[in-house]
Amino acid sequence: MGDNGRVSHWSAPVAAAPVDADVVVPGSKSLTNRALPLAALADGPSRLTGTLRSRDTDLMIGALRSVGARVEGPAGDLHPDDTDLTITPGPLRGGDVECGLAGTVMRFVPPIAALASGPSTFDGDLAARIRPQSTVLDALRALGAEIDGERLPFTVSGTGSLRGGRVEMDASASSQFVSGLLLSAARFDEGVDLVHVGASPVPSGPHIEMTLAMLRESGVTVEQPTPSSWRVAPGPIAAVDRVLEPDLSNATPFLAAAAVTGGTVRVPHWPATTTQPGDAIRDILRAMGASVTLEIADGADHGTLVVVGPSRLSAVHLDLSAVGELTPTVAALCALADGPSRLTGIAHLRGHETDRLAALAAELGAVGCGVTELDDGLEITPAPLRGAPWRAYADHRMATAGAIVGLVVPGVEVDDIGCTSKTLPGFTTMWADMLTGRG
Ligand SMILES: O=C(O)C1=C[C@@H](OP(=O)(O)O)[C@@H](O)[C@H](O)C1
Ligand SMILES: C=C(OP(=O)(O)O)C(=O)O
Repeated sequence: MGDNGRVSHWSAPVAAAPVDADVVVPGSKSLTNRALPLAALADGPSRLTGTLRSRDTDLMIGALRSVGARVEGPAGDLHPDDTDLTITPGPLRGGDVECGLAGTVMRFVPPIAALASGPSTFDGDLAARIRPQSTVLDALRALGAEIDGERLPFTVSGTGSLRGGRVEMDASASSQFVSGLLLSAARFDEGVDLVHVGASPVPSGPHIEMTLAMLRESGVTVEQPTPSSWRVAPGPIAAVDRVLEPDLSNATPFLAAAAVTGGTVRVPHWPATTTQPGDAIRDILRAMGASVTLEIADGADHGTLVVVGPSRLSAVHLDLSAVGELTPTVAALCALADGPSRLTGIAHLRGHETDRLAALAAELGAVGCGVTELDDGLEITPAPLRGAPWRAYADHRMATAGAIVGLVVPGVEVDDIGCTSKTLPGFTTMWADMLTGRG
């Protein structure tokens, strides 16, 4: 099911010709859902430009309003299309937090609620109730918070402050446990001294780098004494006006469209340097045989990424642990490559919006591809593909993976394209525009 119980069936369009399109991608989910809580905890009002408006980011806005922040568009009230926002912090009070299926809301907001003066209740989609959650709640308890529950639904009984200090956690299931604590930690009495103690490293390293970089922009002192420990000093979080980059992970299905049709897709405003994991798609597409160029003026901080697809995609062996978010796009590409591919380092995808390893194995299998689920990834053996129903499991990236396959395989029927609203509400229009060259 998509958001609000809405399910929308979609026959994935086949590309009648190689795509040739410019695709403007809205703001980054991960940047937006860090900028918003940092602004709500800051020492004054902040302005965000290029904010993503989608289910996940609107849930973050709702959560922060519920615990006391003011979030306004240019005209004062907030309209669904407003992307230039002003966030004014207020005294933190308890509220009702709806998390939907957003990992960032589930993991980033409880530490804020622990700082509020009053209880906050958290709930979300049924699928969110089985996503890993207790790590961040246990860490908050160890830092002095009172919390009732282990997973959604749960209640954080804020008392107006949190002691903070040293805490150990096993964050091998999600980098968001680390990011969530670090984002609020400057407001804990003693800051935080956080150590990851799991058997496997924390996944999604670029997302932690993103957290550290944004904290530093906000004037917070944060150190990383070892690869798996972080220290945030107590102190104010400065209000910062930010211009948010486009969501590079959301750009990947469109770039993949160029790759699988032998066409060309150009994405403007591609940052010259970024902490977004989606930037890794450049190397991945190159390894698969595409031509990838970042056209950028001397000294400019962004340019246009141009991807031109090859006549046949090459198979790849990739460790995606740092960029697991890209797996559904990459798996769809691998299903159309010239030989077997292996994607590893992504056991933690079993706790994403759905168990993405099982979901990709099932849906790629249903269209005729050979897929073996590994302990920590997928082995994908291409075969002639045929149309079939494609289940999205309420997962935006499963839905877009179906769209990629459907470009070259007639009859791919995605059961719930509406779930793309999690991070890209305009997906079907953007996809249609790309196919008609109007993108
Ligand atoms: O902090 C973030 O914004 C994210 C971190 C990653 O989570 P995991 O470390 O759980 O994979 C990523 O997959 C998710 O889409 C967004
Ligand atoms: C894993 C993802 O989302 P979330 O932020 O809900 O964890 C994702 O967008 O790929």
